[in-house]
Amino acid sequence: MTASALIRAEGLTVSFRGHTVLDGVRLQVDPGRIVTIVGPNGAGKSTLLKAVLGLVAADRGRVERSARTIGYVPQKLSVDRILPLSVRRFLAMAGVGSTDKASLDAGLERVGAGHVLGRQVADLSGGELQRVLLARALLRRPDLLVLDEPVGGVDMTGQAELYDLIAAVAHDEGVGVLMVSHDLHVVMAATDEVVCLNRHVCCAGHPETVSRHPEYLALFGPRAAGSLAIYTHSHDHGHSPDGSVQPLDGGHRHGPECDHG
Ligand SMILES: Nc1ncnc2c1ncn2[C@@H]1O[C@H](COP(=O)(O)OP(=O)(O)OP(=O)(O)O)[C@@H](O)[C@H]1O
Repeated sequence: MTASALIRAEGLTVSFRGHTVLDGVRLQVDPGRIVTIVGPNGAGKSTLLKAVLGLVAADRGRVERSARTIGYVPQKLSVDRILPLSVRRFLAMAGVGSTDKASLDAGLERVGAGHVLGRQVADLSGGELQRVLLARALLRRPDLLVLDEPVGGVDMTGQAELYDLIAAVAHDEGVGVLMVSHDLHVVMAATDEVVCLNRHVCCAGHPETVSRHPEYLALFGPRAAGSLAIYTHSHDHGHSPDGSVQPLDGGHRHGPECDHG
C-alpha cells in the first residue's frame, strides 16, 4: 500500500439486522487512479461506498480518509416536489467554490447541462439530474470523487462523454475516482483497477486480468468477460495485479490478485 492513498479500507465488515452485506473488504484509491467496483445486484457496492464515506457504520475494520474534499454522486436522490429548490440553489448549498452564475453555468456546461441553472431540481429528467449531481461533485474541486452509477439514465452519447470527462479529471488533474458501474464495456477502457465485489472482494486488479478470473466469470459469464476485455487486444504481454505490464512466461499470463475471504 502506498502512503499517498486518498482513501483506504481494511477488513471492512457491515451488517444490517444481523445480515452481513460486506465481509472483510479491502480497498484503496490513490490520486489519479480510477477504481471501479463491479458486482451483481445486492452485492454491497453502494453500501461499500457509503461505508468508506462514513455514511454507514462498519461492524469491523478500518477506514482511513486522507482526501481533503470528496465529491459524492449517490445512486439515488429523492427530491421532495413540494419544496421549491432551484438547480442554482441546490448547487450553491453544496459547498462549491464560486456560486456566481458564470461559475455555476460553466460547471453545468462541463457535464452537458448548461441550460438547467434556472430550473427546479424536481422537474429535471433522470439524465439531467444525474448530470447536475456530477456537476455538483466536480464544482467542489474534490481530490476524491465517489460515484455510484454516475451515468444512470443518461443517453448513450452522453454516457460516453461523461465517462471521458471522469477519465480526464482523474488522469489529467490527479483526482482519485471510486466508482460503481454496471456499464462494463464503456467503463473499462479508462479504469485502472476493477474490484469485483460479491459481499467479499472476489478478485481485483487490471480489467484484463479480472476478466479472466474464475470468480468473475462465474458471476458475470463469458459475455461480460468479453465486454471487459474488449479494449484489449491480443498481447505479447500480460498484466500484474497493479496493472503493470509483465512479459509472458511461456505463454502463461500472470493472474489477478485474489482474496477469497
Ligand atoms: N439501510 C439498509 N438497511 C437494511 N438493508 C440494507 C440497507 N442498505 C442496503 N441493504 C441491503 O444490503 C444489500 C446490499 O445492498 P447495496 O445497495 O449495497 O447493493 P448494490 O450492490 O449496490 O446493489 P445494486 O446493484 O442493486 O445497486 C442488499 O441486500 C440490501 O437490501
